[in-house]
Amino acid sequence: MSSQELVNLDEFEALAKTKLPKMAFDYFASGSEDEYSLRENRNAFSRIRLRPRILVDVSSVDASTTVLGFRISMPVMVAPTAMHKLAHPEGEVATARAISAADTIMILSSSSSCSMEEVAATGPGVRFFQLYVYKDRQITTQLVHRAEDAGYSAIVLTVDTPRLGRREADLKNKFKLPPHVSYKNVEGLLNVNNLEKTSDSELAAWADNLFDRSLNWKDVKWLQSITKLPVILKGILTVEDAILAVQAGAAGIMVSNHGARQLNYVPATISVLEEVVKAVGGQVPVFLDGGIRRGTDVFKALALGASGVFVGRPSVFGLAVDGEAGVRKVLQMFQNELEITMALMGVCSIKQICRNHVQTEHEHHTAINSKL
Ligand SMILES: Cc1cc2nc3c(=O)[nH]c(=O)nc-3n(C[C@H](O)[C@H](O)[C@H](O)COP(=O)(O)O)c2cc1C
Ligand SMILES: CCCCC(=O)C(=O)O
Repeated sequence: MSSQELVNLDEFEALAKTKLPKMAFDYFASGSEDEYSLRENRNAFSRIRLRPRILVDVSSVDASTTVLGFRISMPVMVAPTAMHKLAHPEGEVATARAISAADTIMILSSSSSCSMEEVAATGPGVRFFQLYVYKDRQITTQLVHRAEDAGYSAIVLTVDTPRLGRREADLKNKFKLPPHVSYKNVEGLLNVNNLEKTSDSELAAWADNLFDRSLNWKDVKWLQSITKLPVILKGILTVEDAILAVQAGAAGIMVSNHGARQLNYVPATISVLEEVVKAVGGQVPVFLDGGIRRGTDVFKALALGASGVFVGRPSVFGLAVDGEAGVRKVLQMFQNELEITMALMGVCSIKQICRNHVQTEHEHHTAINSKL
């Protein structure tokens, strides 16, 4: 099958599976342990129903929106995912081109296989830099300053990864990077000669040895003290932490469970979104990632209060299937599905999407019980 024949994002995943070595596909696709949260990220979307309004003039539908002051074509942006050269030889450079052509925002992983400067050199585009804090704070500081110099517009601090979750597929495959793929942003900077073999997955051993497990709320202040860029916190799942994030001066919050690759048995992100949004009370934008595969998923997240969503695996699978063109097609698919959903829901602009457009499972049961 060629990528031209694909009609939905699940088919991209299926085709990517046929194209990639097992070790690479499993790394991209899998979640942690027995993957309860991975299934929930999708299943929870299917339990939310839509409440369309009819006889609205939808001859012109505009999905564009603004995120941190940047005008983008749609509220679908690309989450940071590591090691794109495992998917395609051009790696993040191809991904970046496709994302700027689609006029949306890319978050580059600090564990990318093309350097942040190579990605920036692909041309104009709004890009944020995702940060893992290394024990070596000097290197971490350098990364942040390099991101500023290269024109990145925000720092996205990942807060759910003091250690890597147990990804059993990677353990079984004895995950190892092939010789042509490396941690480009820190190549030659970190001392990686005597890494302790803490895991059968080299990726987990990398994180175990080098990531700073002592990372805590004080470090958010530290990060803000070394950069003028807005700092977004990625990986928040509770009201308690959302409130602390606002108090810490976060410029935005990403409700995320890391694509269900970290702690298993955390809830689906879409199921905690609304309580986080309520607690934050509009002080900063709240974004969501995890399991977004359809225009209807995007719509549901916006109706429950997200200012925008991010997709992780879909763009990687697009890249695996057809390089830059594959990522473009994935993003076009989101745009197209979202615009059709908006038209069928009776809304012409993102601002018109509201809470009454969705019914959660809880509301469905309450409605049934009230009739009994
Ligand atoms: C292959 C892969 C690599 C990832 N690498 C990173 C990373 O380097 N930094 C990070 O903060 N999150 C990383 N994530 C998590 C994503 O940013 C995002 O939270 C998740 O993929 C969203 O779920 P989705 O894949 O269902 O869209 C990664 C996810 C995947 C699937
Ligand atoms: C050490 C790189 C970690 C990448 C990552 O966050 C992931 O695979 O989920």
